[in-house]
Amino acid sequence: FTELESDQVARFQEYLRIRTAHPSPDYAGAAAFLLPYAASLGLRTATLHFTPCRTKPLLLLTWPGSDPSLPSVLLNSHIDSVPAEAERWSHPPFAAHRDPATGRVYARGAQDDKCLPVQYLEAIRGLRAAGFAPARTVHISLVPDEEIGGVDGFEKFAQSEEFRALNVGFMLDEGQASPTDVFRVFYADRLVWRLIVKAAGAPGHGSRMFDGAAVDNLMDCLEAVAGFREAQFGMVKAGERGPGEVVSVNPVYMKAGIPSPTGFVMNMQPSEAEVGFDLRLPPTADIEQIKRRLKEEWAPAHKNLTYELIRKGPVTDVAGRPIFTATDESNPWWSVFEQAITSAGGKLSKPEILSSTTDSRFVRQLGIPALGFSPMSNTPILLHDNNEFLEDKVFLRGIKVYEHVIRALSSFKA
Ligand SMILES: CSCC[C@H](NC=O)C(=O)O
Ligand SMILES: [Zn+2]
Ligand SMILES: [Zn+2]
Repeated sequence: FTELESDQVARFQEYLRIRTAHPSPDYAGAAAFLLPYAASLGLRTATLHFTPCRTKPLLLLTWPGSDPSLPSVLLNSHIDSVPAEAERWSHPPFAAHRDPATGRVYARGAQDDKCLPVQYLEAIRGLRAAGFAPARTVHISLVPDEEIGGVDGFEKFAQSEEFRALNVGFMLDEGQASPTDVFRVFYADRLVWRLIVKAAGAPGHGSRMFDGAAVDNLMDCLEAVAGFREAQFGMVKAGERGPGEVVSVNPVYMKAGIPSPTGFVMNMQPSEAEVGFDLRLPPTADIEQIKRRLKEEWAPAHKNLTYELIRKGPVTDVAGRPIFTATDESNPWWSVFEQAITSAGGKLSKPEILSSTTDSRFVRQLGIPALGFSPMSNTPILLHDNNEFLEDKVFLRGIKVYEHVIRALSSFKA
């Protein structure tokens, strides 16, 4: 590695060592790292707050373009991470240990998505050093709370006067690692719903066999859902659909039983039981059809089942259309992006729907095009997993890719 490259990896490690994992992300620590870093590159910096407590800063870094009348380019990244079960990791999740044999940097957030701001900033360093000056203004947003739904983060930001004033024409946000040597790109996120099913039933002695116990009723629900899930998953396994192109419904918690000082009472059948599902739909899926299925097959009232279906985030854009970004001639940003990847010597996969959900949806909802992209090829998908890592060479290549991408997007004249 050159001295610059070693420094770049070191800066990545330094950011990873700041504990921005939930449930108590160190946003102040992240700001204390990122703001002076951006300022040292000559970027303008600002800190926005969308909560009265002011403990969830949203950082805005700006590289002014020569033609401020053109819509700007926004590069987004969330500051927060999901928690890590340290005991189950081979290296401590906040040490950002670099394995000298493989170059892997192990840390929570290495892929999701703390590589991004360092890559954005180092790409800007490279472009400045090459004497490049953008026509369009380039903004970087570093936002809190993506992992918990973005309510006090991008959701409020997207609705703010400050966001409107940025006049964003196009946004790049996080994507996902690619196990092959093509880069993946995402034009939509799935829609998130929470489904809670509650069963009521007759209580009784643990030894008695009878129909209509609460857990028995809940098991009918789980079985019906499992059948649907198998069918959807089957299409993914068969390669007929991508993981973002089906409906997923996964049980994430179950609640039942009568607590006792040592655990649960073992010889009583409870009169209530509950299960929560994470439910995700492709942007064009028909929620009415799911609602019918829920009422008739998954949680029918005659089995003493009741349910709550809670929508998380928007389902249509401001024009009432499904939320996705076009990846054809109708979206000139798409071809600019695609060509930039080619000029960087990279190959792009067929655009996909992301199976999880990102802050991009709040921007697409406004009718502004946004793509999910994290330049991590030949990398196993480890977001939210144990031993999350990113190889130093892959990280450094990403900086070069962003140099091409930022150059192209910020020069693009419609
Ligand atoms: C309710 S929005 C949740 C957003 C979250 N994002 C990353 O994991 C997700 O579960 O996909
Ligand atoms: Zn993420
Ligand atoms: Zn995540």
